[in-house]
Amino acid sequence: MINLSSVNKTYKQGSENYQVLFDINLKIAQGEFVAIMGPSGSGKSTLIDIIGFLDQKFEGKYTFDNVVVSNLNRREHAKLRNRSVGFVFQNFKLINNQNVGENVGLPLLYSGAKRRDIMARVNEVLDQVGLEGSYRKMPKNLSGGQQQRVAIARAIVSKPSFLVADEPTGALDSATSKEIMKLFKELNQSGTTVIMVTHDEKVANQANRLVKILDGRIQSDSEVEHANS
Ligand SMILES: Nc1ncnc2c1ncn2[C@@H]1O[C@H](COP(=O)(O)OP(=O)(O)OP(=O)(O)O)[C@@H](O)[C@H]1O
Repeated sequence: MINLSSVNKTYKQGSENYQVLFDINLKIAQGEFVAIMGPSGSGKSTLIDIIGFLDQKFEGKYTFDNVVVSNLNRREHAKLRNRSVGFVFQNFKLINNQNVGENVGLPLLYSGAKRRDIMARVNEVLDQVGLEGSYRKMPKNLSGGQQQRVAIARAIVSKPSFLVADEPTGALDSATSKEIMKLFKELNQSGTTVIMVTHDEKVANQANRLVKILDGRIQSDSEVEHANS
């Protein structure tokens, strides 16, 4: 599904060039659960911005399904993003003056779906993330873990091809992190591809594959062994 080949990324700062990613070769198949780990500044966000079609300015080749992403114009690139990726962030990024249902339904509203269809689909995904009956609640009245569930519901509402989650448990206590990771695992087991950036080894070890980044390079890429318990 995702195939990055010899990808390099350089930021221009004034007259200086500053290379952040070096020769990235990475294939991710549909259904995988991949954790991307590395120290601060190693290039994780830069990499997932490219993978998630947020950043098109890179060298090398990115093929998604059979589309050469690097050849798309800006509009086609944005269209591919809206159709294919769901994003989950550390700080949830909910709209505080809209209720839970409106937040979750927003991507469907943007894509022109009918109000009645939106409501039905929103209730379906709220059930899926364990927030049944929460349509009319306001985000500020929910716990951090519940707000992240709302954000996950919003990320999956359009049935994207894959989820990109940037430190999704970074703002949560350890018990709540566990619950959120359980939800990601369930989503993955029901077929959603998950690509997750994390600093936390415990979180990374829940994935099925661990890609370690150091100084803009892939340092290791291996399957995660899960102890039988
Ligand atoms: N827009 C930008 N312009 C210039 N340099 C940038 C820009 N964005 C990121 N960088 C630099 O690129 C490097 C990699 O940043 P990136 O955010 O990808 O790292 P990260 O591994 O995600 O870090 P963190 O874990 O702290 O989020 C850093 O040195 C950062 O300062």
